[in-house]
Amino acid sequence: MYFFRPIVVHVPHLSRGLATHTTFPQGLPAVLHLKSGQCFLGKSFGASKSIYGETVFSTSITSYTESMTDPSYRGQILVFTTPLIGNYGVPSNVAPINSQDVGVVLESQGIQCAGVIVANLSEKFSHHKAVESLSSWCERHGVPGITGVDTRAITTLLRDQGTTLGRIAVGPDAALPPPTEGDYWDPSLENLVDQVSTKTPYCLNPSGSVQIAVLDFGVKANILRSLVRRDAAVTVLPWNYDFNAIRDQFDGLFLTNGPGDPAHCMEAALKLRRTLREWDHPIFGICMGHQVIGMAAGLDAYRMTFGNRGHNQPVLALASSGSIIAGRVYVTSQNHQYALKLQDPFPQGWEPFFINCNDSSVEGIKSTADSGKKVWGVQFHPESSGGPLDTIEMFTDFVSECRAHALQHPRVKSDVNAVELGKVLRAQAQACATNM
Ligand SMILES: NC(=O)CC[C@H](N)C(=O)O
Repeated sequence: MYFFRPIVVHVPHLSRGLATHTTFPQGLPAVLHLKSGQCFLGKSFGASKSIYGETVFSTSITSYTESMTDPSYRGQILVFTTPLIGNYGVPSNVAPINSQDVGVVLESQGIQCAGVIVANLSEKFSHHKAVESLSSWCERHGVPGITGVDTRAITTLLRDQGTTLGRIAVGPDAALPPPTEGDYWDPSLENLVDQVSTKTPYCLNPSGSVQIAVLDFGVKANILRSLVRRDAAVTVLPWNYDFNAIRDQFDGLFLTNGPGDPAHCMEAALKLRRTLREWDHPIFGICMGHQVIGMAAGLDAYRMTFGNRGHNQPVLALASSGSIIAGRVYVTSQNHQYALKLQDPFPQGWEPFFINCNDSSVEGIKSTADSGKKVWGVQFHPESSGGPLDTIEMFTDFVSECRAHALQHPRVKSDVNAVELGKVLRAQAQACATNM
């Protein structure tokens, strides 16, 4: 078949020595094995290391640096369908100390995905902010990549058979027989959220004019930036923090994106169920946060065949709310494997907010006007990074609602900020930049 380049053809070359192997003038040979039996041979870049992961594809044309540092890609082998990757290099990830920002330039302190697959790696890069190549960045972070493979063929395959477990085998490992089925590591069986969520609460912009708590399932930095830039004081809490014990100190609650199967976050959904029952403050969730809100509301989440990953996903608004107008289509950034089931009827007090124009999956839910609540969840990423900013004003809507609520219901003075003040993300990014 066209996507199958049997490794056995290449093994004799490998065993005769790489120097004579004209297919790999620069990198070591590397193979992507799929649990379904296919393999793709290319050359290695980044770390010379073999890994397992879940193979997914992204149709995004740009922003490989943002995607690769998005904690929601944890444990995944990311295949880019865009044929040329690396041409604008990688910027320094340490934000200036005096910035009003959240410490990192990219979406977290380091590369989160397990590996990357590209058709053509650009060894040369050109951008005024670039400090290194994609390959050297991957090498510093211990992340392997493969270039020189037909990423469109892999994508066609994944679209047909669904997201598939994979292995990147590099160098001598590339000459070994494929792994057996039992060797493959399935990241969805692990609680990845627990691995990426902050262990300690921390606060950003403590002098902000409205107090927002963020439950961190694996937050993308641009979510924090989007709140801080709207003058919110942001207190980031571990994903399973007992928010109900401290909720009176906040004007609103935000639930972030995060990696893996939302079933691992049921504990947070059950705590949120109580919050929803007893607290009428604004609540907003994105991606994993949206799925947790849905589960708290009584909806089920399911695993999609290949998910949606890219920056051009059209969603239709079914209801108007704040800056969102019913009947309009918004182009959105997405990165998810799971979705909420479209249930008929919807749980009382809830309604669908957005629907995906391509596959009709649920893209958002909201509390109904007569529920007395202000709760929204969206499957897509209004903060983009990368991708379009069509729905960025949802952050303005949320912070404005929190501010309006605070005027009517003054909260008790917050002392949670005393737990740990500081730019935790910047410290982590600095450690990453100097230690690796
Ligand atoms: N970006 C996200 O938050 C992803 C949510 C969840 N891990 C999913 O794949 O559906």
